[in-house]
Amino acid sequence: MSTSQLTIKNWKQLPARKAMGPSEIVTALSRLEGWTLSGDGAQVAIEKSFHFANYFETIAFVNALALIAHREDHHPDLSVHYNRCVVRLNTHDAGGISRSDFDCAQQIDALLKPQAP
Ligand SMILES: C[C@H](O)[C@H](O)[C@H]1CNC2=NC(N)=NC(=O)C2=N1
Repeated sequence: MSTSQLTIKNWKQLPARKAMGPSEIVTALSRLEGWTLSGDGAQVAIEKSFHFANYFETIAFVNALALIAHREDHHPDLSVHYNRCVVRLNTHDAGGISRSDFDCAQQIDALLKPQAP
């Protein structure tokens, strides 16, 4: 891996973190699998539970997710258990859910998709 892959994207290239409205959120949520809405007001979030065979796999997932969080400068709340991890995405800067939450959700899901040979 090159060091540039570990560098936070140029902030000017990062999307504006604007809170999305309810209908935008519902549409974006319908394009993802297994993500649900939780909380309300400024605490509203999208969340998903990821299940693994054991602790080692769970932590490997957490480490891969940390790379996405660092690159995107967007940091989900994690609840880490022996064989599952609950990921909760909210944009505190915007006091709601923003495009960054959905971008990260998509990249996190992609970690677990089978890769083409
Ligand atoms: C200064 C820095 O870019 C901001 O505080 C970023 C960092 N990571 C973040 N992560 C999340 N989940 N929400 C944010 O609003 C947020 N803001």
